[in-house]
Amino acid sequence: MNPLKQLAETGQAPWLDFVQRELIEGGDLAMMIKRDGLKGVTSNPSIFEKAIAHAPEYTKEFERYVHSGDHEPMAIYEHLAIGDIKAAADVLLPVYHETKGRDGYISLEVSPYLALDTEATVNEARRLHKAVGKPNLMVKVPATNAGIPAIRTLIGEGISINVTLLFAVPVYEQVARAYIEGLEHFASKGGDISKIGSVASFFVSRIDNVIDKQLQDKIDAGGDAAALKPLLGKAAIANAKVAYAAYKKWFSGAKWQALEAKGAHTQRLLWASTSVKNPAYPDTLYVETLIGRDTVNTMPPATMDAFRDHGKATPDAVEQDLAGGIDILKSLETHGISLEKVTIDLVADGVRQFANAFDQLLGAVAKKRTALIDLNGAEIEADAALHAAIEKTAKRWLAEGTIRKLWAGDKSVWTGTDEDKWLGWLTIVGEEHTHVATLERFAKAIREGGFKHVALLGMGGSSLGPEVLARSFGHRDGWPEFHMLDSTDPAQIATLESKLDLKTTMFIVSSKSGSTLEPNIFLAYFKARMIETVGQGDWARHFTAVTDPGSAMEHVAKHDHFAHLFHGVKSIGGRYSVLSKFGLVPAAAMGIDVANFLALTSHMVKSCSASVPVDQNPGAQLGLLLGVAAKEFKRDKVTIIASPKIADLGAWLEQLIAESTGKQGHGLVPIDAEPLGDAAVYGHDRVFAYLCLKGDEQAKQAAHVAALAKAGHPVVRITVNDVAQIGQEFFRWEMATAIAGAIIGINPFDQPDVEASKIKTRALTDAYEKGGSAPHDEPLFHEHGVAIFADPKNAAALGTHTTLAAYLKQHFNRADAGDYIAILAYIERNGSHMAALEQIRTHLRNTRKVATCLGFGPRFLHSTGQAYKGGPNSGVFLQITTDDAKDIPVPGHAYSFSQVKAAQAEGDLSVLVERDRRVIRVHFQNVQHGLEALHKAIIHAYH
Ligand SMILES: O=P(O)(O)OC[C@H]1O[C@](O)(CO)[C@@H](O)[C@@H]1O
Ligand SMILES: O=C[C@H](O)[C@H](O)COP(=O)(O)O
Repeated sequence: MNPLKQLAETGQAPWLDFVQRELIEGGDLAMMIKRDGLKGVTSNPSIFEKAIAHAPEYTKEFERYVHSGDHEPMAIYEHLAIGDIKAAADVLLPVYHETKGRDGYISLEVSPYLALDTEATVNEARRLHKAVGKPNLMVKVPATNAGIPAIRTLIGEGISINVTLLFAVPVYEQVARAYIEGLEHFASKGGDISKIGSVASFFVSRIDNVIDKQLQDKIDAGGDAAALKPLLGKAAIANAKVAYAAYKKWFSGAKWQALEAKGAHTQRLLWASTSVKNPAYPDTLYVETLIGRDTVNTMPPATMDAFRDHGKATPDAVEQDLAGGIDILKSLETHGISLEKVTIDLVADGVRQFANAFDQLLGAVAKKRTALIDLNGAEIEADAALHAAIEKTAKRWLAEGTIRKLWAGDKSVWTGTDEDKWLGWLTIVGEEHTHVATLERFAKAIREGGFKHVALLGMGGSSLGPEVLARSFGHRDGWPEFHMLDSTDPAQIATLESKLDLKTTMFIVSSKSGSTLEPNIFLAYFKARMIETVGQGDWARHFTAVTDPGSAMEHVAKHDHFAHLFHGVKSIGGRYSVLSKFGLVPAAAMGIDVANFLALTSHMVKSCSASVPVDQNPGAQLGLLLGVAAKEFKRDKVTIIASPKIADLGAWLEQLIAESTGKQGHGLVPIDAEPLGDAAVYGHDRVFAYLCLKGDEQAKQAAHVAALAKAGHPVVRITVNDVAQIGQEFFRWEMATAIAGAIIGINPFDQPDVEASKIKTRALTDAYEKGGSAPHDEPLFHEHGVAIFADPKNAAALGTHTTLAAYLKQHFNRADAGDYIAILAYIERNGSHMAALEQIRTHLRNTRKVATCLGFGPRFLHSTGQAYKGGPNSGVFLQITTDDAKDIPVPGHAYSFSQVKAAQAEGDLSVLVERDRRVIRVHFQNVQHGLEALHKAIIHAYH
């Protein structure tokens, strides 16, 4: 007779420690029930890893499921695993019925990531129980300190449990108690306890594996071989014998009989880990020796085959020589081997092993998923040292589950301040999906309302994202033209106004806080202009507000009956807000298909999700590169090279990176729109990010990037498959920045140093309001309408010279390797000014061989300004101010736009000085002449 079948006569149920789709669908499982008397099946994360990651039969369903909607890897795994579990449960159901709920179970393990969290384990077990929805499911819960109370709770709710990772008899006793207490609880609520099944999975071979090694080490070290050798391969079985004796004690006596009378089943011991790990042992060792009444042995296929082939079913084998078993365990202690320590370590090790298997499984699922979806690609090229350092951090992050912690809102990922309150951006894409209809209605109203222009008034995070969308998607036929104002420069305001036909313009005033000075005074100005144009009764029809709930801007919009009012989400900071209404409202007004945009963006969100291990997680990969390169290799200048059609991403990235990381003397300095140069002009302080839109490739850029990589600079090449997938980059970089911030050790969600210059600016504008005037400083030097100003310390560092060129040379010579030069220009941001400053910047870069930045004030104050003031003190700054040819009054205030701009420049400068920055100011009487004179002087200084 088939020895497996004989097990039934001994009172032991053979279960199969294996699941795979083919086994179920191909009929083998049903056949084994018949042929072998198989009575149940167990699975674990390693088993599913082997199945889903490697077996071909999952491919079809995998593809079908991925194409049926956007699912993150955890959901895909669960879909496939639960599919198998349900199918196996159906095959086993007749056994369940025949044995009256004693056997016929299939087990599914809760996520090993939750093994140390009671509440999460309980919730997960409930969820799986419900998702599978079969009476013969056993949810596997580990016998960790956190798991045991979960077991009691779950049994108390009538959920069948397979207790896994059991190694120690004292722990088993706690488990048995938890089971009995759970039953009592369920019975006290009127539950039918006969419907509850439970097994306590005692792991066998793993114990011998560890103890044998310790014994062998002692033998090898010259220990008493005669006494030690006979103990090899004995510990696990001895331990199991003691456990079985404990089982008999727990499930007898009056207390138990009372439960039994209500139909309770004993919680049988299930021998798990029964494949021999040492090939020198008989392959049926952990089956033959452990046969006992009311037990289960779950065998992997090879062990089952071996037992079927040549196993001997000796009844009650496990009860033989209990005293001998106890002696073996005592002997081990005498020889200094602590079974207690071994079993404690094995639990921790078991959790880790299953977590590793889960990581591998989810990694494999993520990889397969990526191949099936439209996801922008990224490739990192770095030298061996940087690579190794990234790997090391990645391993630590994986082992500590840091990505999961990040998604769970654990602020200890960063500085433990209040980062948990600023994580709304993680889930906003899914949430906004549910608001698409509102956005579509808004788009319709804009289109059908006859609006030909949409002008966004806002700063930093409220404006840079919409600008990227407008420039990258381009003007869409039949939709309004998009404009944006983020400057107090009067010429800039006039230029914008000259492009608008106010009668057909919709203004979108965007401010999360609602209290930012600029959008408020832009609103004051254009409201007045609109009233002049369309009259008091009609002006508000031309205004839409996007602001956080409860802000002063919301109050204004409601009070003045703006045409539309949209809310941001308070837990999302400005620079992380582009995928919320702050980006989506302007996007809808421009005619962008918001639903499609969000759907494509969602691919990246899910690719960066908690269930995607670091090595497959695009946000983590980029974040680790940026963080590790800066922290360990002083490569803190993130140089952005973008193909022309998506070039504006650079300005958005600047704010995200600089404002998020540049603080407390640390951080990344973004370098955007710096003209390309030979590899020789770059120092060793850079990381290059090359973002290229498919079809927009430029041979020159590609060759340049290849040369940089060849020269040993770290390069990340990102391919944006289609402009509609630009949202994927928003999310990838948000995640990467948050992760880089964690590595650098700062809070990536605050901007402590922006406020400092706002306070100074406010003091100056308040002085104007009270009828005061600007403070008057004496220049150090002036020449041809260009004057130089510096505070005493910077002035002393410059010395005295006779030409503008000499002053500038002295100043810029202060920039050494690893430093950067930033030009901060409070002038109109237009093509000719940008070109002029670009030439100056390039010349400085080529001659000083340092990274260069260019910011227009006050725009950069809400962006890179944070890093300049709060980041590393490696900047050498040139502030540019100018007399404005024409000024514009701010309605309702005593000051003008020009005065506001001057106050902003002054406030900025004094904070830079306060922070001991190397900074001077040049002031132009006339901007055009001034730029020319500056250019000449720089050329002269460095020829
Ligand atoms: O949307 P708000 O509140 O007007 O803020 C605009 C910008 O100002 C800042 O708060 C910095 O000044 C940025 O973080 C933000 O994007
Ligand atoms: O429930 C079954 C266990 O997860 C399995 O038997 C563990 O076996 P292993 O120690 O061979 O991994």
